[in-house]
Amino acid sequence: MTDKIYNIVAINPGSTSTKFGFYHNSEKVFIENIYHNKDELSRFGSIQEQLSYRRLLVENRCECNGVKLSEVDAFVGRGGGLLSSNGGVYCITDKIIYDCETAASGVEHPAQLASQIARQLANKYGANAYIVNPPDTDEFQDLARVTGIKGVYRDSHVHCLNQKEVARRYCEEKGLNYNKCNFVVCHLGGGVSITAHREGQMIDSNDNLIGDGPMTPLRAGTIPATKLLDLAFSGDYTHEELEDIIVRNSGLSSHLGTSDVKEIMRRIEEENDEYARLVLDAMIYQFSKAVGECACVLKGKVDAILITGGLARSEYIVRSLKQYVDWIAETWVMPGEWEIAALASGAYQAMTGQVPVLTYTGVPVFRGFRSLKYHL
Ligand SMILES: Nc1ncnc2c1ncn2[C@@H]1O[C@H](COP(=O)(O)OP(=O)(O)OP(=O)(O)O)[C@@H](O)[C@H]1O
Ligand SMILES: CCCC(=O)O
Repeated sequence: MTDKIYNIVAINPGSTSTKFGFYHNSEKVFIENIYHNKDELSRFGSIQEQLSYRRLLVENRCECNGVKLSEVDAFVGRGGGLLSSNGGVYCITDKIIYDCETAASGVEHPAQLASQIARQLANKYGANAYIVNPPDTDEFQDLARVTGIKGVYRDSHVHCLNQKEVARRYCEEKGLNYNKCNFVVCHLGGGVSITAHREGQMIDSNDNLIGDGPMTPLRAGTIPATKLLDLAFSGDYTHEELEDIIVRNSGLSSHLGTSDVKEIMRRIEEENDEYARLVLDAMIYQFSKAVGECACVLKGKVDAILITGGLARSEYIVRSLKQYVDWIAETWVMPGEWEIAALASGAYQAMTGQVPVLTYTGVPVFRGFRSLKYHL
């Protein structure tokens, strides 16, 4: 390792904000979160059309904060829009840019702008360009993919960047090797992914984006299939409306009219709101069932249960969840999300040779089971 200090700009565009951070090696210099109101973004016809706007924002705000862009060693973005790939640090190639521009994953999300912004800035200022553990990461074992209907498979939609960073930090603190440990990592935020990590691979998880697993402050989680069919064919909803409910407008918000857990706790504590308590407790109960599933997937060999995300700031949620699961393994709580730090740290580790720099192939990691003997 050298004494060189690497200057790193990490970029994470979200639905309502563009977050970016400036790092020396993996030490934060600053993080800035630029909020976009609806009107600001609604003048763009598509997410892709927001590219120049968001890139200029990052560039200008970096300069305003005193970052000498010509001295930046790496621009690193979150990724997104890609075909499924293994976790890790990837150099941003033309293939990545093409797949992001065309949202090859089939899901349009502002995250797909991250690699494009990173690459444009890296080209302009002569730096490296990376993405780290993109949301398109798929490390599922085959067993996790099969459903009860042939041809319908489960996909990996995990808060991979944050989950792997939390696991990495736990290992750093305890002197462990992530690739030799088993964890259940619970990302508890507006969306929830509860994931079995086996020796460095995220082998199974719920898929909250398609209505699978626990309900969340905003999402439905698993709904009994034929009851969902009844809703779908009731004539009361279009396909888009029902999808919007499942992914963005259900969970705590459906029951209680708010997804704000602090407000829900206020109702419980100050107004003795019994229904609010029932619904909040049910959500935590569902989290615990998902942890139990992961523990079984790991055959009981769980080194720790790591709890992160905005909901991990709630003492009530953490305490209640621990009561269900702490017989399985030690629990470790790291509230909030660590995505910008994870990006910077990934770029730093790549530039210092601590992790390999991977090349995105554009060949999805899962292509069905046709190659298996006796598959009809
Ligand atoms: N201090 C707190 N106490 C209780 N609940 C909190 C606290 N801070 C945040 N939350 C709750 O955490 C949830 C939001 O979590 P988070 O900010 O991780 O979500 P997000 O970033 O919007 O979504 P995602 O995590 O899926 O990317 C909300 O329900 C919010 O009320
Ligand atoms: C990759 C993000 C997963 C989610 O939002 O549920």
